[in-house]
Amino acid sequence: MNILVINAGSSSLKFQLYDMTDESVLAKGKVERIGMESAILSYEPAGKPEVREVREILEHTTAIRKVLDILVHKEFGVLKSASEIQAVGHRVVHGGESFSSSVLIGDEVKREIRRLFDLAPLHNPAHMLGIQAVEANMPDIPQAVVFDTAFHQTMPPFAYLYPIPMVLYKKHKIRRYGFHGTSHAYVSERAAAFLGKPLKELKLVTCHIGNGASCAAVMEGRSVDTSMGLTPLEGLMMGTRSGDIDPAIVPFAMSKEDLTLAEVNSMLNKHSGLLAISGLSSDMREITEAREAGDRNAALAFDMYEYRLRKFIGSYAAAMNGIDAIVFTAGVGENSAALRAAVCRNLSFLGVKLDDAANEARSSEERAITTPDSPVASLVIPTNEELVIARDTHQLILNRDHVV
Ligand SMILES: Nc1ncnc2c1ncn2[C@@H]1O[C@H](COP(=O)(O)OP(=O)(O)O)[C@@H](O)[C@H]1O
Ligand SMILES: CC(=O)OP(=O)(O)O
Ligand SMILES: [Mg+2]
Repeated sequence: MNILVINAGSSSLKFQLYDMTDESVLAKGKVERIGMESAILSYEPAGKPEVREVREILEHTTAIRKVLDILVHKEFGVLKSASEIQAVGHRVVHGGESFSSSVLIGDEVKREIRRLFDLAPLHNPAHMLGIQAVEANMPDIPQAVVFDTAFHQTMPPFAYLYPIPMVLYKKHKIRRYGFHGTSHAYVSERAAAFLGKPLKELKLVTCHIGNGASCAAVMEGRSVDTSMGLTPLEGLMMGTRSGDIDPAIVPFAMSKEDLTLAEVNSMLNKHSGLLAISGLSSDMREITEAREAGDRNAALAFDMYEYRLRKFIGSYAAAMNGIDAIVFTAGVGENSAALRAAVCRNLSFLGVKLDDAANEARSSEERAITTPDSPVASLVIPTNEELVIARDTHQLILNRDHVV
């Protein structure tokens, strides 16, 4: 069975085409700058060079059509016809309290994703555009959705409730949901396999640090706490998002700087984090280079990012009354040896013994970066959210009674 996995953003659409007979990736790519005259389609058929096209792509329906066109292209295509795709799986960031597992799309699921637009205004509307774009181009294909929030539905109420009036939870469902759950679940399973222990016996802190960043306390294979909250703004310092701040800063800054709600929202989501402190970039690669070249603001941004992450790891060790391993994943976690080293060196009190050579080694393999006798292991596990989405979609298609 061939499954197309889609992660639709407001102006981008990432895709991977899987052959589920051996879980191989036939092709992958992305469309960026949707809505512009010079949108970019990048496409990598397996084992062949990347193809890039710059062209006008004004909305998601056209983006999907271009993706389908290139998948069946005479020269670059990997399929003879789009009918060789049997199902589509979508990443959906917010599933609220309704979904603790993946589902096939029906009217009820679409209504629920729409109902959650308010809680994930940057993500859910874009996912809906992706779903509708597939419906427009492939009217009869079954589609599944895999929620970022699903894995965290096991958190106990004392972890997911905020200490604010209960009416806000009862009326508006204001609570911690947590995100990146597909990734936290995947790397937890891989970590257990790597350590050769059942997931049921492990206490893990998984750190998904990419553009968005969150960590999770995973005990006996279940998420018991996570750093993102009602929205993907809470918790760790990120590329452009602030993470935790004193909530009183919001009304205070609004009155002092004469900001509207939309402006303060945009400030915290798009103009904060590494970008705000470094004054340079939201990208950890550029921060690290500038820091090494002696840039003080970049060094401060790096130190704040590391310090805030390390405090979360410490608090989750307390939340679970111990910890067996820390897992680093996503763009920063998989690639920044400098960040991992700073975190691990300062966690020696917990029993983390960094192996510098292993940490510095360039590799895209799953690996330990602590010494074999380290009481707490630190692992680098490349995430693969798309594979999980493809697997869930495949399973749902095989037992098709889940349409709601
Ligand atoms: N070699 C590297 N060193 C440090 N950071 C890196 C490196 N490669 C990628 N990154 C970081 O990873 C981030 C992207 O992470 P990724 O998980 O791919 O994000 P997303 O999937 O949310 O778009 C970049 O912004 C950059 O900061
Ligand atoms: C939920 C979230 O923050 O997602 P991303 O990292 O893709 O922005
Ligand atoms: Mg990501």
